[in-house]
Amino acid sequence: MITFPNAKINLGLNITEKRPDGYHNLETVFYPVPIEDALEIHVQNNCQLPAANGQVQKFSLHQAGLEITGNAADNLVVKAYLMLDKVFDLPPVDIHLYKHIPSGAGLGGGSSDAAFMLKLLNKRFELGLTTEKLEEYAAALGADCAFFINNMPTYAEGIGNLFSPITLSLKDYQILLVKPDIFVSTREAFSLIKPHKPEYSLKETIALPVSEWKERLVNDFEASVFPQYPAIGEIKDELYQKGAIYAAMSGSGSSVFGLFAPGTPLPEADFGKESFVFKGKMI
Ligand SMILES: C[C@@](CO)(OP(=O)(O)O)[C@H](O)COP(=O)(O)OP(=O)(O)OC[C@H]1O[C@@H](n2ccc(N)nc2=O)[C@H](O)[C@@H]1O
Ligand SMILES: Nc1ncnc2c1ncn2[C@@H]1O[C@H](COP(=O)(O)OP(=O)(O)O)[C@@H](O)[C@H]1O
Repeated sequence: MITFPNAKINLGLNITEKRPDGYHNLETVFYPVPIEDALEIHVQNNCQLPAANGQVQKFSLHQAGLEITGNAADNLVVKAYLMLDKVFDLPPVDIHLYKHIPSGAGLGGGSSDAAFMLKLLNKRFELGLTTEKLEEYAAALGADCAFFINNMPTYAEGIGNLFSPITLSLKDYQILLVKPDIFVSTREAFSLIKPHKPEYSLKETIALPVSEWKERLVNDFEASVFPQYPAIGEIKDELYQKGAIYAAMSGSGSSVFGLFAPGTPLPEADFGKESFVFKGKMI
């Protein structure tokens, strides 16, 4: 069985408070974008694979496409499998993951893979998990992971895990997204932030026409990430120069997206051969 985990972008991201547990309270709008990995599971009926420590391992992970740092055991799709295996004693599986979504991009690729793995296992093995229960499992795997269970435009607050649906459609807008060859660590990006209350209400701003977002919709990570990596800020400037109606960094970076008017041709631009570039229509 195969599924296609998609990426997200953040529309506005206000980091409002540092919490006693070290995490930060924030508010943001998550919006799905059609950049997709491919994730497949095959049930291995009688095959349990010996692991390095001599114990039986019930999964094997085959990866292709873009590289992911870390061991197989650290991969969020494996963590998602092991989480449900603990409760449901699942059959052994072969996992095939083809990465198109760049990592360290603020696109939530790892979180999406994990959430889609939970949904895939739920369906394949008829586990009967409700959306709420799937969100609960997902939240334990990453702050933004639960968003990908419903995968609809969402206002998020708390540590990015308390959701309310919003009415927002960017369908027919076009997106040009650039991820330079720069890895921004989410943890480090948070450590450089001075939390503060936003000047404009995010919920009110997002209800305005996209053409009014430029002056009001802010990603607080830009203030700390752009001085450290000026090349990322330059991409945002270039997207505006090329006619974007709204441009911003997504999450903690390093990808930057521009939204362009429906029906207009997307500009040609050279962001260097090391950059990942996606052009498409919003969903
Ligand atoms: C802040 C966002 C906005 O979209 O950044 P991006 O990952 O998209 O860039 C996400 O919510 C991130 O979610 P996610 O990437 O799942 O974060 P986690 O793995 O849970 O946390 C990574 C690290 O970031 C810090 N962290 C994360 C979330 C939060 N609200 N406060 C924090 O301080 C913590 O130091 C944590 O150890
Ligand atoms: N399936 C996965 N895909 C991508 N990254 C993963 C995955 N599983 C674990 N990771 C780890 O998560 C880190 C963050 O990746 P990702 O969630 O894609 O980026 P971001 O948090 O910037 O949106 C990566 O550096 C990688 O080590």
